[in-house]
Amino acid sequence: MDEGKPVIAVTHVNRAFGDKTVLKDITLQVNQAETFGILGPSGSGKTTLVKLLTGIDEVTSGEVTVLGVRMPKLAMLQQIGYMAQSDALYTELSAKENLEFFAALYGLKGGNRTRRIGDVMELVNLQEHLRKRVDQYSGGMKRRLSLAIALLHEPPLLLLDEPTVGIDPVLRQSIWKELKALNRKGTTIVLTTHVMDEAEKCDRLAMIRDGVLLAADTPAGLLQATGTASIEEAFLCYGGVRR
Ligand SMILES: Nc1ncnc2c1ncn2[C@@H]1O[C@H](COP(=O)(O)OP(=O)(O)OP(=O)(O)O)[C@@H](O)[C@H]1O
Repeated sequence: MDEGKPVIAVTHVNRAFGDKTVLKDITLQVNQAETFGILGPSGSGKTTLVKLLTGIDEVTSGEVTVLGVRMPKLAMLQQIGYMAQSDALYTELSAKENLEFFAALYGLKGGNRTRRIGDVMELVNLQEHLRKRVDQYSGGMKRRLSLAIALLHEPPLLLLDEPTVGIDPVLRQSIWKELKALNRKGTTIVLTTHVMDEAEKCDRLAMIRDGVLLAADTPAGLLQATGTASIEEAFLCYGGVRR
């Protein structure tokens, strides 16, 4: 892709369900190798926005492009690692069978498939549970397996909807370390979060409330704009004052 061209461009996007508009005139861009966080209260439209980026859902008006391609476009799933908020796993199958299913979907074959499955399971610290059926996994283990699946095909873009919910702080830290390492290799990461110390780790943050983009800036920029000392206070400031 062209140097300097955004990986994601969202332009004047509206999304309505019936007569309810849940995303209102959203315009934002995400650059290559950024970690871009989407922050907002429950029901503000974060998941709806992420689904538009994946191509699972379609805008009512406006335009979303990913890597220069107008969404939705099925072929783009090869370029995207998506971790949904509710785990999309086959619970009656083992973790290995789930991984093999998705690996086949992404066209990973032979030794490369085996290597990637080993790598991603190690990353989320589930190597010892590879052959266990997913219905015997805890909630946190299922989140970790979902993240492993999103990383399988080494996509240039990761879209992660609350990736670390239900994951303990030690593992959360190691996952963040890995996400940052992927960033350094050029992977672009968009994630939604409610965890403030995670928000601070993002290169830029979008603050969304009632489907309106209130601000998109670096954590430092948001603190400066709101005159606050922490992202939590900035978030409350944006949440409490209608602009
Ligand atoms: N398919 C749908 N049909 C009707 N309304 C929907 C649909 N999907 C989402 N909504 C509504 O859109 C609004 C935004 O929902 P969304 O899931 O995007 O919020 P969110 O910010 O991700 O919330 P949370 O943090 O709780 O996950 C909510 O009011 C929700 O009820």
